[in-house]
Amino acid sequence: MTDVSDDTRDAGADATIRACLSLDQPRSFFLYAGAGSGKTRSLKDALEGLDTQTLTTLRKHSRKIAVITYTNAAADEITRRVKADPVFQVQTIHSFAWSLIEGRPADIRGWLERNLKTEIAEIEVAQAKGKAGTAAHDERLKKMASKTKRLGRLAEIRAFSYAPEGDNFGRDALQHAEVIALAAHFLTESETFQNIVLARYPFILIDESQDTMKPLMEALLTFEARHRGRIALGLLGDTMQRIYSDGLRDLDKRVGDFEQPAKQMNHRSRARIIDLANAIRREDDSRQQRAREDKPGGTVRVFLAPSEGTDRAAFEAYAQAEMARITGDPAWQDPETIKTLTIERHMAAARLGFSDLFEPLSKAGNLKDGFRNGTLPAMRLFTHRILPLVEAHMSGDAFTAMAVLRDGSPLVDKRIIRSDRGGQATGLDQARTGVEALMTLFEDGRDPCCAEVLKVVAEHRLFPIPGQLRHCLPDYGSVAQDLADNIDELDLDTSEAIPPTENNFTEAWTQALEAPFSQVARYLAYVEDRSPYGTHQGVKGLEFPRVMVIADDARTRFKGLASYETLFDVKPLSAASRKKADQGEETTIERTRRLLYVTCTRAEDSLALVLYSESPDTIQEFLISKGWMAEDEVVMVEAGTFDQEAAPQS
Ligand SMILES: Nc1ncnc2c1ncn2[C@@H]1O[C@H](COP(=O)(O)OP(=O)(O)OP(=O)(O)O)[C@@H](O)[C@H]1O
Repeated sequence: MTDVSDDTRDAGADATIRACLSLDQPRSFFLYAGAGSGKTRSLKDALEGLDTQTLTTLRKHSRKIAVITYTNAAADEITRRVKADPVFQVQTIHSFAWSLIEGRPADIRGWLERNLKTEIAEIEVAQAKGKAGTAAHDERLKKMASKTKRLGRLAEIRAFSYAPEGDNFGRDALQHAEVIALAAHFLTESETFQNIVLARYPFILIDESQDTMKPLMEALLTFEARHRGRIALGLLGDTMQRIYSDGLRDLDKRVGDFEQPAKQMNHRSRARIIDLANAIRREDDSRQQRAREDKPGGTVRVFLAPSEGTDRAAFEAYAQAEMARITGDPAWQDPETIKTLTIERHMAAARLGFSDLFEPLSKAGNLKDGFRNGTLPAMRLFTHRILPLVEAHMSGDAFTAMAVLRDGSPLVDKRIIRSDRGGQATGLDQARTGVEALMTLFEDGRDPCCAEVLKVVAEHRLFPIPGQLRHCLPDYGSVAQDLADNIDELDLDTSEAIPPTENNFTEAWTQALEAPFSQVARYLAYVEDRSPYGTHQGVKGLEFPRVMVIADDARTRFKGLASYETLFDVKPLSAASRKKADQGEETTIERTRRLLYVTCTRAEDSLALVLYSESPDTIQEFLISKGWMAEDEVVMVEAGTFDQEAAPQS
């Protein structure tokens, strides 16, 4: 008998996956295993391990292996692993759905027409029942008008547009949910479409499948069942890590006919963290994991404080100092080497100090997605043009400053110079004067507000001003027009097809522009994931040596997201939730428990849970009686120690 080691204990699962990925006899599988069990690693290994003959056959017939990841970062990582071989089509679910439907404008138009008509009819019914004069009534009127307008314009659209990331504006743009619904519709309803997909992809592999949008997952399961034996649908996932309500709740029960390789190891975390994860999970599906022998020990601590009156910054600094002392790991004192997880981004924004920028923009309807993921064009003027220019100047790096201008300023754009709107010297001189004016704002260590910065950039035409910001510049007038003419001519237009009547955008921007410019750099570090902060939801699939999870219901705005107070018995489930639970629907308790499982299992060596509660005693009692924590793992501080008034001003 061969020796079984931690490295090879789950090797059978990988062998099963390899066998499923056969062109002659493709078989679907569901690798359902806990956190850190190496699901993503199995996926990469399976792709790398495909034999040459399979790959040659695929290339010969222009077939591809679809690999769907949850984030772009994960897609990039897998692409790197497979050396960007085009036989692997690695992308997020939205890009994948779009790649399926993109070339079918007539079908899209037909679907949209039917869908819009249905939606309008539904609103009409609701309108007939509702009372006139209410906000809901007015809202419905607006919706009906906009849908009717869109319906009327459908015939004019030759090609639909869609950006899988960020905001989709403009009359030909499709929304995220529409792209998912369209792909799902064609996959189940159109035989031609199904045959195209079968011809193109012998294998469709989906990582983090527990969070794949329900309609598309349902459609893929139906499609797979109809064509079983002709395609392998490979799902990797963990229902305990489903963090969005979009995912198919009972995915594990829907794949009875699939191969179901199992894994028992957790390769990521030290034993104590796995024990906690097992305890949390025991309340759910009772799947348990085993630690690696070479990863014993590990530290877990809970820090409890009253939600009322506690100075968060002081208490969290204390928790970090305690963690450094307990673990003997000084890195706990360095904010850069800890990953702090908050449930909502505004909490991270407050801790990182860019709330003035964050608050107005993250609320503004269609702006918020682009702002939150860093793709909002108007914000990119600050993050990708002005900030690098200012930073380069401050550090005396003339070369980089020039490169930033060459990259984005029409004043030094060769094409403008060629278009005879001024000689090279003039453009460069103008740019120099503009940059000087810009830099005077920062003299003597001043931190100007973004509005001041924008004004100088616009006056000196340093960079094109995106449409949304033009409305915040009352004097922009002729200068803007002149510049916009140039830009349009050069196909550099940065407007986002937003009608000037979008007052709420202008209002949001006007407020945000009051933020000090220094907040732009903090915002950028956050969206580029260079900051020590992340959200519970954003750290899927990732791992960090030291993790600090912050649970702060009192400061959570979207109450439907999670409730630690309910999970820990401080607050009872509402009557409505109990009723839902009786009908088999999931409760806040389950949702919060899953989030806690995901966050705790990101930690490799040590984990601090910082909990703010109306009743810290109740939480302590819960944690100890359930066996989640030992008594000496719960740190309660004396009342008053971290009172907001008592704490020194930061
Ligand atoms: N067989 C193995 N031997 C050693 N290390 C492994 C093995 N499998 C996975 N790992 C390591 O364990 C960690 C977790 O692996 P991976 O991210 O693939 O797990 P996962 O199941 O996708 O995790 P999660 O569901 O929590 O996101 C990674 O650092 C990976 O390199």
